[in-house]
Amino acid sequence: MNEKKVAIIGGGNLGTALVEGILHTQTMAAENVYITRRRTHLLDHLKEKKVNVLSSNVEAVEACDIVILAIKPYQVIDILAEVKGALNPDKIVVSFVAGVNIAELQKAAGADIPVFRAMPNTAIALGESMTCIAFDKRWSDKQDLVESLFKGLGSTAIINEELMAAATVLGSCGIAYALRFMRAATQGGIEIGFSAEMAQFITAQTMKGASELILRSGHHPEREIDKVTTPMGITISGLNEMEHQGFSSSLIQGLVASYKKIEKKK
Ligand SMILES: NC(=O)C1=CN([C@@H]2O[C@H](COP(=O)(O)OP(=O)(O)OC[C@H]3O[C@@H](n4cnc5c(N)ncnc54)[C@H](O)[C@@H]3O)[C@@H](O)[C@H]2O)C=CC1
Ligand SMILES: O=C(O)[C@@H]1CCC=N1
Repeated sequence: MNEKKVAIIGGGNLGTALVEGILHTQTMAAENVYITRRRTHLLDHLKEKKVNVLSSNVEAVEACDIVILAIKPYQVIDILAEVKGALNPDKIVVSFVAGVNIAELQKAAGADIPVFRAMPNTAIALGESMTCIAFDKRWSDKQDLVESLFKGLGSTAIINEELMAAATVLGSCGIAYALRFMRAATQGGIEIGFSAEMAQFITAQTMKGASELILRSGHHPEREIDKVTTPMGITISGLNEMEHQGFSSSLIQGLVASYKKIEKKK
């Protein structure tokens, strides 16, 4: 990525998280990063770090090799039409937009423009994203470049486009689901005696530890759970009560509801 310049169209939650991640991980120099938003003063904190903050999408696209679309789904086709004149086959368009498929993006960008979809999550701000990437095999020669950007910002997986909606739910919405677990566990922790701060700290570090146990071993979660559940012990009583109350079922139903929402938008 050393020589490349990246334009992020849409400096909102995910666009700014990406820039923060690039700076945090030093994946790229700030001078090579461009970000746009209509009210540019809201990105002054990035400008102070030498990131190029612009209100013109066309200027940002003209200046850069990789164009990342981080605007709302209903805006993406109009914005591609706006910047189309500044695109050429040496540039790559990468869309973060949920629920808008490659065929629609390709049509709006032009048939000769390399188009990718990437679905990160907001942990990209810390270089800890899970980013799923999909593309038409016509653009395989650009895969390494696109992947190298996101590999510097967490883990990546190349998937078929048909799984992009599922990736959005599991990986991107997943941050919110996990944090709801964290909030609920923290509230429980307060009820059984901890201050809010201490309950949150204990919960967050415990979730981090649980994730690492699985990521590093590849074990099924239940194998690690078995190590915690002493027979006739405390953990199993709690787990079974959670299941009586529909814990796993409610999580799965929530995931499916999010998935149906994306499918309905298509
Ligand atoms: N927030 C998340 O965790 C994730 C979001 N996504 C996708 O990323 C996209 C952006 O999501 P968020 O950042 O959450 O939305 P957001 O609403 O926070 O960001 C969109 C930004 O675009 C700016 N904008 C609006 N019109 C513009 C224009 N004409 N030119 C330049 N910028 C303009 C807005 O001011 C706003 O800051 C969406 O399509 C969403 O589906 C995908 C994965 C995760
Ligand atoms: O909620 C949304 O629509 C976006 C897509 C994935 C995360 N946030």
